[in-house]
Amino acid sequence: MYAGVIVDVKSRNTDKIFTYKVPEKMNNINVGIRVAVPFRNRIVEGYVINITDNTNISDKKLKEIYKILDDFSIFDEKMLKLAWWIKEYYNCFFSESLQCIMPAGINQGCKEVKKVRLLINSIPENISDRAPRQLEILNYLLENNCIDLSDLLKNLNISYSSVKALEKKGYIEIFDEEINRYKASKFIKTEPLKPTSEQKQAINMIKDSIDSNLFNKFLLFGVTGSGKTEVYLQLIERCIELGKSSIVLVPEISLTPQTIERFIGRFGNLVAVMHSRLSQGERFDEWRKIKKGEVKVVVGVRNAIFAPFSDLGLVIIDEEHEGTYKQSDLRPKYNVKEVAEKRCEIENAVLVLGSATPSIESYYKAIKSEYKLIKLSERIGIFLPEVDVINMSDELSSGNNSIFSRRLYNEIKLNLCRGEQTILFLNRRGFSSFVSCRNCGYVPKCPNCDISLTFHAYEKKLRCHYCGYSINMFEYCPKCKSNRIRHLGIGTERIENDVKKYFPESRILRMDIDTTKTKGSHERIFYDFKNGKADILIGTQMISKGFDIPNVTLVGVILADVTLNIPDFRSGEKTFQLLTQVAGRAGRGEKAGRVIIQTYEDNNYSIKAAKLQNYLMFYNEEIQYREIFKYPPFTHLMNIVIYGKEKQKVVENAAKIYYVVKNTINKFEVKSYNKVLGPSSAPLEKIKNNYRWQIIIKNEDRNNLLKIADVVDLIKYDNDIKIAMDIDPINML
Ligand SMILES: Nc1ncnc2c1ncn2[C@@H]1O[C@H](COP(=O)(O)OP(=O)(O)OP(=O)(O)O)[C@@H](O)[C@H]1O
Ligand SMILES: [Zn+2]
Ligand SMILES: [Zn+2]
Repeated sequence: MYAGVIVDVKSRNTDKIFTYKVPEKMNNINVGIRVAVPFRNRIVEGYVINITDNTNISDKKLKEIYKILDDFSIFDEKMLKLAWWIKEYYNCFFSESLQCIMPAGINQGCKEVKKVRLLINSIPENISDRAPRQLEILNYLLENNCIDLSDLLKNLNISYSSVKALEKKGYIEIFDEEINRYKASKFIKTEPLKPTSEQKQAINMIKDSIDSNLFNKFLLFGVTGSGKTEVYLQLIERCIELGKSSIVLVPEISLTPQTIERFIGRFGNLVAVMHSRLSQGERFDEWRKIKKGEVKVVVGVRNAIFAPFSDLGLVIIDEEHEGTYKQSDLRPKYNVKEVAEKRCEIENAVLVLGSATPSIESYYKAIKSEYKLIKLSERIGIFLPEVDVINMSDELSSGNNSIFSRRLYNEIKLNLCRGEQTILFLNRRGFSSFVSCRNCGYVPKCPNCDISLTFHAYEKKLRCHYCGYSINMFEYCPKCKSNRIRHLGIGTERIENDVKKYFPESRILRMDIDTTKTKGSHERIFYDFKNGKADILIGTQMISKGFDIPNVTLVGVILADVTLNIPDFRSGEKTFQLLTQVAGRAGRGEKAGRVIIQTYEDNNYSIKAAKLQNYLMFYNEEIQYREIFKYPPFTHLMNIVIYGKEKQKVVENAAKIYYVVKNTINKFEVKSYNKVLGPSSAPLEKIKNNYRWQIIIKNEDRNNLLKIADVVDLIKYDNDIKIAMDIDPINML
């Protein structure tokens, strides 16, 4: 007997099936079993992907499998098919795509997970020179705060002794993981609600496909508060009746105790939850439960799509427009919407994408009948809030220099008097700023790409991060000749400062990356605000979702332009989605809600549509613009990032790749629309001492991009140069 094995060695020339002899005593071996095999003078881990009786390789050349590692198989033929597809579609190694379906923590067995926690707030001064490893650990923990010991050892490639040394000094603590709080708490059982007629229609349509085992795809387009979750719950219930399993995907920030309660409240211990706060051991336990068929529903983030159900009936992707559904940081750079679609196809399951603000791509597919479109247009029990847009250049010309318009100022005052709560939102993200004219609101944009130019202080230039176009920074506005040019760099901290100044009597909370570093701080701020311990909550996009607080009657968007002008062709879409989501936080109780959006660009269609909370109005504008500038869904993009420590080398290698890419495209027989932009410095030009340049390729045919990726993979680069390719990127920074 012979086994085809994929070895866990990530390189191009080991990315193939190796054949091994199966020793007599291992005749219970199967597809999906994890094995240890001899490979180039060492023992490596591998995965069996086929078993045969014959091979045309001579027996003498073949080595024997060394050991079977688990007493169960990790994947079945269907999952294997999915892994194949991921490998091909995202141009990754087979071992990488198999890694996706591998349960986390498999090497640890169950339970007994050691964690490491930081006990200090900053790096002690006496540590730096003598112990670089210890310093590295402390820095890492400053960023991550509390993580699995095994992850720490693996990620930093360090020894246990350096961790132990830090514990002795009292800087960190090694402890046993507490039990998962979601499991620990009790939930009140809920019963299905009587569906509204809209909900009933949606449920019936989708149920038909579930009942008849048909692979079908639905886009559930339902305004905020229209009862999408209740639709999901009743569909899952149907699956359970039929003996089928369901997967529900939610974005990380929506996976709050409130969300989890809704699923566990209905289905109790038939539900498993998968989120990043679980320890490796706990994740493995959940995986085993799913594998054994003890649960029927998985609620989780992106990678829950790989839950090892053998009887999958339904996949739900809530808030389908969220960027976190794409794995942008790790290989394979998969989009879980596509993976889910493939998995449903393989398993004859039903896919439901839900959103109040569908992504342009998904809505386009719905219009082209690739998805069946189902609408829920009525809110249940509450009204949409009233939205007003304030033009900030009018404020300025009336002599108001503050970050609050007179209107917003008055409304905040009013809320403080009435004892009602206010949310102030600003999506300030940490990268180099764009400039705008304070007088007329003019923001310089690239004539080729129609995205805003980014200011580079050291060369005093404004650059396009797609194509490299640049102009000199100006002193006077090219449009109105005013000299009041400003750099938009205000953040949430500045707002907190100003709120204190203008409203000294108010109690303030702030929620952003800086205030939520420690474990549990996110929940603490949320519950403090919910329980009325503050009047004003200031925050970034973290507060745009899942906040259902009846006493919040006012939402102020400090400056919508921040999102509007990030250098990304999706900035208009992101702005509309964010504004609609934050607006949805106001007036969820009995009292009506008001939303005030401050901007210099009150004529922008994203803002106009957000004011009217009219998705279709936004979509109809945006889709035209996508077509004219040839952006998705009309083309596919590929982002190639070239990075390394030496700027000169990065630039040279980027030029080399550009040349090869151009040549490859010229050789394509069938000509489709294509464009190669760059090489130019990436919007985040330098990360961790690496200079980053990028080339963006647009093509109508995704297969062409795969071909280009193959060619780029073969180029010989200078030693310290690295390449990261992303097809259909969501994040282009
Ligand atoms: N058929 C129904 N009868 C009565 N109340 C309902 C019904 N369906 C949903 N609700 C209630 O309406 C509220 C909004 O529903 P739900 O949270 O499911 O909406 P949603 O579309 O998922 O909202 P969002 O997109 O804002 O998260 C909830 O409090 C829910 O309990
Ligand atoms: Zn450009
Ligand atoms: Zn101007």
